[in-house]
Amino acid sequence: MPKKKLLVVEDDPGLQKQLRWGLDEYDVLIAERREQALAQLRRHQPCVVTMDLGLPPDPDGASEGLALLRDIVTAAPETKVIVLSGNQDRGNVLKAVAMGAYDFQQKPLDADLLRLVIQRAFFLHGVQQDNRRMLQIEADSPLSGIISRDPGMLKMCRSVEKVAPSSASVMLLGDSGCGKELVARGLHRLSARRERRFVAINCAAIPEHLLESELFGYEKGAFTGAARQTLGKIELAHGGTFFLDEIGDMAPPLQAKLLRFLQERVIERVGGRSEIAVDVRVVCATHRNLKTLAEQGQFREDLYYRLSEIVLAIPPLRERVGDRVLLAQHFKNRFCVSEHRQALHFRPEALAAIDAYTWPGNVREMENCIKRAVIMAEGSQIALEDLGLPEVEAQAVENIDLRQARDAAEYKVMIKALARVDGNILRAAELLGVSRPTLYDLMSHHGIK
Ligand SMILES: Nc1ncnc2c1ncn2[C@@H]1O[C@H](COP(=O)(O)OP(=O)(O)OP(=O)(O)O)[C@@H](O)[C@H]1O
Repeated sequence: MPKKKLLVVEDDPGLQKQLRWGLDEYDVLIAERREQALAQLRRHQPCVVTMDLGLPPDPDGASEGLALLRDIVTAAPETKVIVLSGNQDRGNVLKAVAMGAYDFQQKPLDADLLRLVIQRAFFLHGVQQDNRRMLQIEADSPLSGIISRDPGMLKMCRSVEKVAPSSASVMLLGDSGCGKELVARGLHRLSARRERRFVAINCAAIPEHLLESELFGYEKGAFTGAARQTLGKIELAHGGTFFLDEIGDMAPPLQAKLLRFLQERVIERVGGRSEIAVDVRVVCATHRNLKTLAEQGQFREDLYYRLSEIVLAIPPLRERVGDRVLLAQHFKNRFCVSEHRQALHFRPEALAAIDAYTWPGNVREMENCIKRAVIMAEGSQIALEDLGLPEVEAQAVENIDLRQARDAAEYKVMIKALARVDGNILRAAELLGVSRPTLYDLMSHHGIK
């Protein structure tokens, strides 16, 4: 992990040396004058700046320092500027704080206090960056509530937008916890049925003998305990969207009844005699391979074709490039609010572990993991132990074509780096250990915009 950059604007060589030595956990950049400081700011984009107000050509006044502060606040308002001032500068310090300086320290400097203030400034900057990035991603979110920057997911979301206004039955394929219900809700929200109900049922969670009455409803006296007429979920979804989760777990007799509904668009309540017309858009989901089940005779082929007019596959989290860190930040921000915790941020080892883990339980596992971490974290940081992740497994190397493997790895690591630094080319190049022009070349080679 490269050191964080700290810009020190100071014309006194003795103080320059003192700060450089005292703050060696940072990559300290030194500038003596305003133009030099602005050049360093543009080039290195440090998150935190310490500055003396008395800079040449006005070392005894504050005009240069205040002008520099104004320039920094305009050019990079998120930068945290800490003003280092002499005792007699009180008026100018107040002016600086009013102009947007983050904090001030009086000379002679107390090294421990200054280190603490700088640490807080970096921390606050990190939290604000995270929040800004999340707000931007949520605003850019392809479907509301779906957080992703992975090309495969974005493609899937575009398909959802195209399919949503149609009347086609949609089948969502994807591993458990990868967001099938979220996508189904997205389909509903983007359809003309959005004002009506979205009703979901999980076929695997309801015992077989109860599923029929849950789906189709029942008349009073239809069976022992049927004290009054009860509408089924399909009927409740009239005018809206009906979402059948884990459809692969439905027993054959019910499959036949569901097929009849899809063909005729009428239902009969259990114990009832009349047919009731119901208008719903059917979306179903499964983590099982229905086509294989159909071939093996465990799932009706005719039902399979009725349900799968459009099939959308949702990639598992392990295949989404850059999404792990992104989703972790999203859930962290969300749970900090819901658990009434002050803003937390991830320690670098925690983020690296999140990125390396394969998340077999997909987004749901990540959601639970981050909730736990937010609850367990002590202080202002989420440590590796707070995540409670199993030891990160070594990844199996599948590709033995060296050029292809190299290309794929290059692409993956670039997307990850860009996602980590919110698309900032300079910082991504630093993370990757290449120059900016090289990164531009690589991006154009891989078609990354
Ligand atoms: N891309 C995403 N962005 C934000 N939150 C997500 C995303 N994908 C899933 N989630 C959240 O993860 C959790 C699990 O998602 P969901 O219930 O939609 O998965 P599922 O595939 O339907 O799961 P199952 O197969 O177990 O029914 C939900 O809380 C959902 O809001």
